[in-house]
Amino acid sequence: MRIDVLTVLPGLFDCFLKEGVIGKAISSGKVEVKVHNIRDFTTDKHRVVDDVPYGGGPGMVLKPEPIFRAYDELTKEGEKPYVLLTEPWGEKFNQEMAVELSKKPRLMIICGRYEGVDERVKSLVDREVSIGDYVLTGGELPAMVIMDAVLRLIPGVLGNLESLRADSFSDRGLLGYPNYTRPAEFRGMKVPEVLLSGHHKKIESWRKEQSLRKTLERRPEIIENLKRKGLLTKEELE
Ligand SMILES: COc1cc(COC(=O)c2cn[nH]c2)cc(-c2cccnc2)c1
Repeated sequence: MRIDVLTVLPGLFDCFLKEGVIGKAISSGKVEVKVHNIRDFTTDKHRVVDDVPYGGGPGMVLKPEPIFRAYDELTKEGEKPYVLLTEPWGEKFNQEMAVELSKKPRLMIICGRYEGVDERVKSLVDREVSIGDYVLTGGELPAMVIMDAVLRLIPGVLGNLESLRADSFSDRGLLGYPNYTRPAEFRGMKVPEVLLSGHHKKIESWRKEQSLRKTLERRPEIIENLKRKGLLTKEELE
C-alpha cells in the first residue's frame, strides 16, 4: 500500500513514521508512506496556504490551489489514490472502515486545519473522516490514527500471533479480553486460575466469555448490532 499525506505540518509525522510497528513496516518496504508539505505546492514568495473566509467569520480557510497542485503532481502517474479528508464532522472512523481502507492499493490523506478546507477541495475527496466528536487544531493526529489502524491490517505488518488475535475479536468490534503476564500473584492480585491451567480450549472459551461480557457491559449496542447481523454464534448468545 502507498499513502500520501498532505499537511501544513509535516514534522508532526516524523516520530510516527520512524517508530514501532509502523516504522518497521515502512523501513521493510511493506508499505510506503510519503508526507508532503502543502506549502511546497504554493507559488508565491510567502508560500501562503490559507486565507480569510468569503462572507466573513472567524479564522482562516485552507486555500484550494496548493492542495490541487499537490494532488495533480502526486497523481500524474500510478494508480489514482482513494482520498480521505480528516475533519470533525466527517463519517465516524471505526474498525470496519479500517478494514475497508486496508484493501485499497493507494490512499491520500488531506489533513484539515484552521477552520477547514475550501469546499472545492472536497471534489477531490472520496471520504470525509472523523475520529470522534471533538475538534482538534488539525487533522494530522486523526491521519496518524487512521494510518495506524489501517497499516496494522496489511498482511505481514503485524507478527502472525498478534494479527490472529485481532481477527477473532476486534474485527467484530468486540472489546478485548483481560491480559495477564508474570508474576502469577502481584500485591495480592492473582491471575485467574484458568489462564495457568494450560487447557487451551478452556482458556479460549474464558477469553471469549470475558470479551462478550465486557462488550455487553460497556458497549451493548455492539452486541445488538452483531445479533441483528447474525454474527454471534448460538453459544455466544447464551
Ligand atoms: C478540515 O477541516 C478541519 C479539520 C480539523 C482537524 O480535525 C479534527 O478536528 C478532527 C478530525 N477527526 N476528528 C476531529 C479541525 C477543523 C476545525 C473546525 C472548526 C473549528 N476549528 C477547527 C476543521
